[in-house]
Amino acid sequence: MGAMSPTLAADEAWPAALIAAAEAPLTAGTDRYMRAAAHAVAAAALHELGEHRGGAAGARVLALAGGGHNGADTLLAAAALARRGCAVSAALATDHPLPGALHRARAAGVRIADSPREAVGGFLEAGGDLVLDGLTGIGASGGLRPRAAALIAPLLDRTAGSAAGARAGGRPFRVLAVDLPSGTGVDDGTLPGPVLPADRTVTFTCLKAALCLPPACRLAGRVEVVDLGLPVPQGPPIVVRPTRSRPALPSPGPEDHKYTRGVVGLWAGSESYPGAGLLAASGAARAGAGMVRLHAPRRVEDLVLAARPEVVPAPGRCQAAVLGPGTDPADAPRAVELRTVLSACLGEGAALRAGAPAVIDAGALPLLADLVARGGRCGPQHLLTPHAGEAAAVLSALAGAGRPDWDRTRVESDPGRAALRLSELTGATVLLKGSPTLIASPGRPLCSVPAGPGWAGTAGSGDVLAGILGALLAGAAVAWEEGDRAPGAHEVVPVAAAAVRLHSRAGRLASAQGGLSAPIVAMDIADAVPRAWAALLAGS
Ligand SMILES: NC(=O)C1=CN([C@@H]2O[C@H](COP(=O)(O)OP(=O)(O)OC[C@H]3O[C@@H](n4cnc5c(N)ncnc54)[C@H](O)[C@@H]3O)[C@@H](O)[C@H]2O)[C@@H](O)CC1
Ligand SMILES: Nc1ncnc2c1ncn2[C@@H]1O[C@H](COP(=O)(O)OP(=O)(O)O)[C@@H](O)[C@H]1O
Repeated sequence: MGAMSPTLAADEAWPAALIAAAEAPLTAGTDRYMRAAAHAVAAAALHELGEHRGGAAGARVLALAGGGHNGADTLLAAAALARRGCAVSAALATDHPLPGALHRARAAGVRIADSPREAVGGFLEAGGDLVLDGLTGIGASGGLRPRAAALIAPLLDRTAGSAAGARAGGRPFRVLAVDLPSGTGVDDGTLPGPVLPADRTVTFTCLKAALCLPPACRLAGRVEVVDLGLPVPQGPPIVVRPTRSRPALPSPGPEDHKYTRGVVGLWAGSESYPGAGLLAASGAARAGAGMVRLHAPRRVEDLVLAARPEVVPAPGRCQAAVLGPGTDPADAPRAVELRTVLSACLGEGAALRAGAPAVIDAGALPLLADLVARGGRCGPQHLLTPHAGEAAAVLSALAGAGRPDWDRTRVESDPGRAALRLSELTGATVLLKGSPTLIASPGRPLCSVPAGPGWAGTAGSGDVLAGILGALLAGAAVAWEEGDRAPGAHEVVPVAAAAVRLHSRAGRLASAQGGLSAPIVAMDIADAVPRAWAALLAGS
């Protein structure tokens, strides 16, 4: 182990097996790291208790502990809290807790319950303040076993929502998860069984996939990654979550003009959904497109030009196409037009530069399966932007009749897998919308980008995102064209991630009202993009 090996990766997750293998040479035969982990958990617990009830003295704490090191961390944290004056009970889900940790907890005054289930009941009856969830950590597989599940069941009953859709908040106690909420799919973010939603998670060394991939990550609360001095695994992560790095946003200089900034060709809007044309055009214009060329029915053109006179309703060269926001799949001539442009982007026609970058959204997505079945293949510069229902429809269409099906529920319960599969089948970069939004590209780690507030999930919000994506892709494509080359996934994913971050931040800024969050409409998001741009550039 070199002296310079990193010991903290706050934006990246590796598989549990690699994390365990990287730690093993250092953790064997010492409890030093467990004590450091417990110290961090206790500090976070004290912070939660301070927020929840103004202090730790006399607070009622329930420690749920399993038989692994995660349970041992939790028992040691329980001991630290008992020493700070908390009334701490421990409910064990095992007959074999790590003996050293159990002994230290008992010695510090932690009550080890003879009947763990009664201890949980007693905590609830007494109006307990804080639960430490240390049932399982990265050593777990599958859903919680019955003994552990029985301990969280009464606590779940006091948590808003159904077991699968349960959310922290609105309950009389706080939950602090140790390393990850027990029962989550450690490496895939699925929910194989019940999980107690956490208000906060203290995790060690690096993120875990369960903390970045939905649906599990929505049950983690605020996530804090703590440096224990243990090495980060080597090799590529499985998930990256870009939140701190400054995104790659262009900054035009004196030599730039509208063509060097990138022209977006926009095929959006229809008689049925005219507003989508305006929202996508606004997203593109606000996100710095040098020019937006609109291809749309007359009604849409009129609407767009009345609000955005800078949009050009004439054909011409463009660096990136945005296809499908608000287009009507039932409009046959329009479908032919979209198919022609899409084929050109996939390298089969002359309407657009072969292999040109494209955002393939909404009404353009149903055209894809047929093109792929005829031998068409996307590249990483082709961005599919489905929501869960659209992803299910495209996956099913690609699988063909009579093959195992994806439906919306399956995509929502394992969106990481769905995005990767769609990317494998098409060769495209897949941006699966939702909170968080996932970006999958062949041969790359999944990228998980936090979405804006729930208010950003409003009609037309995705149209604005498609426009933003088009502008950033067109800007980047100027350099790719100059080099006469198709970009690699490693170049496209950061552009897509930057667009999602802009959209999320714009949604957050637009909905912020005096420290609280209020309803917004999609155009508010487009209007807030310049402020979001400045905030991201400033690194705030
Ligand atoms: N090794 C060390 O010194 C360190 C370990 N750390 C902690 O240790 C954890 C990993 O420890 P372990 O490898 O012991 O693994 P865990 O503590 O995650 O889990 C293994 C235990 O859980 C049980 N288990 C597995 N699947 C289960 C399920 N579905 N339902 C109920 N119980 C289940 C196993 O029988 C075993 O008792 C990390 O998550 C982290 O919290 C950290 O403290 C860093 C230092
Ligand atoms: N709960 C949520 N929190 C934050 N953003 C969300 C949420 N739900 C959806 N979004 C975002 O809102 C947008 C909705 O896009 P989409 O479903 O295509 O809607 P539309 O077709 O009406 O534009 C996406 O960017 C998505 O990530």
